[in-house]
Parts: sequence; C-alpha cells; structure tokens
Amino acid sequence: MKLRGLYAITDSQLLEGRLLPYVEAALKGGAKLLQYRDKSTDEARRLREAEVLRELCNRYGAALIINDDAELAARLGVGLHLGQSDGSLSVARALLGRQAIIGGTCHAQLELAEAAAKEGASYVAFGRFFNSNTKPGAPSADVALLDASKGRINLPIVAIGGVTLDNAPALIAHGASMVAVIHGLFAADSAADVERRAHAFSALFNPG
Ligand SMILES: Cc1ncc(COP(=O)(O)OP(=O)(O)O)c(N)n1
Ligand SMILES: Cc1nc(C(=O)O)sc1CCOP(=O)(O)O
Ligand SMILES: [Mg+2]
Repeated sequence: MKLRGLYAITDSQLLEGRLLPYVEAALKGGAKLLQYRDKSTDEARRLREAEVLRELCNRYGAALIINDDAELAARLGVGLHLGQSDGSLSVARALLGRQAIIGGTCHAQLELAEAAAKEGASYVAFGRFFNSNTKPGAPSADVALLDASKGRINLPIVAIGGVTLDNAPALIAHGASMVAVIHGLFAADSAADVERRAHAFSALFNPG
C-alpha cells in the first residue's frame, strides 16, 4: 500500500461510546491508515475492539496499525507503531514479517529516523508540529525538519501533533507523506462531521 494520505488515530477517551461510527466515518472519508491507540490494560476489550477495527479497515481498503503492542499486532496480522521506549523495530520486523507496515516515532531527530530506517521501519513519524490536545508535552518539531529530511530519509514521513485542516497543507508542502490526526479529525459533534473532515484531509493529498 502507498503510504500517502490521512492517518487516523483513535483515542479511547475522545471516542468513548462512539468508536465504531466515528472510525467508519474516517474510513469513508478516505483515511488510509487507522491506528488503534488504547492505553488501557483491558486485554480482552483491546482484542475485541482491534478485531472489529481490522474488519472495518478491510472493508474500506485501509490498513490497521496497533500502537505499542507488537504481540497484538502479530496476533491479528496487522501493522504496528512503536515509540522510542516501546521496543525494538528490528525485533518487531522479525516478528511481523516483511509485508507488515511498521512505523516508528522519531520526534524531531533525523538521526532517529535514519536508525529506524536501518531497523526496517516502513515509515517514520516526526512531531509534534503544533499544540496538541492529546499530547501537549510531546517534543516539538517544525517544518524545517521536513526540509532537512529530503534526500536523507528515504521513507514516507508522517507528521503528527496538533494537525488540523488549516495547518496540514504546510506539512504536505514541506514533504509529509501522511498526516496523523486525533483531535483535528475526531473532536467532532457527529460522524457526519468526521467524514467531512476526513474527506477534506484526503483531498489535500489529491489537489485538483
Ligand atoms: C503516527 C504516530 N506517530 C507518533 C506516535 C507517538 O508514539 P509514542 O511516542 O510511542 O507515544 P504514544 O502514542 O504511544 O503515546 C504515534 N502513536 N503514532
Ligand atoms: C500520539 C502523539 N504523538 C505525538 C508525537 O509528537 O510523537 S503527538 C501525538 C498526539 C496527536 O494527537 P492530536 O492530533 O490530537 O494532537
Ligand atoms: Mg508508544
């Protein structure tokens, strides 16, 4: 799958009681990747929800990515996103196989992105680019980092952190292949609004 477009990420608090309709709306709106990001320790619920999300993603031609949990990703045969303290990308690659989509958080450091590429990552994520409701304390990044990545990082670059419909065009113009979004997509009053936002994000990647 070409890693370009909207990367939707779930948030358990924000989507409580509306996970499935809001995710389906994001997928209808063209999200290419969906990350299941759930920080709870309720293994049974996590497995149940992730299975349903995998089915939804299959229906809409998107790929499911599990945050943090390589075992769950392996069990479901889906992708994985790892942060700097979530375990080794190369071990995850060995576990999940060559075809799996595996991403790594690289904050604002090209060196981390180069290391992630060597370890077999499918994409690297830089951020946070803007003020984030979800993760206000994440290290900050700016678009100069995207410029500096050109010719140095030969993987799709995901931009994350406070991304909205207003600020996403600058990230894409500076070379982001995907924008990863929680609040700017899912902090909406209705599933119809999520779908409208997802369409609008997706359209930024296919101008004209
Ligand atoms: C696409 C994407 N980029 C960055 C992150 C952040 O990962 P991490 O630093 O491990 O923080 P948590 O999300 O686990 O709190 C991400 N999840 N997805
Ligand atoms: C999960 C996460 N990781 C970040 C990083 O910079 O690595 S920023 C972030 C939160 C993204 O949510 P929102 O779109 O609501 O800002
Ligand atoms: Mg993590």
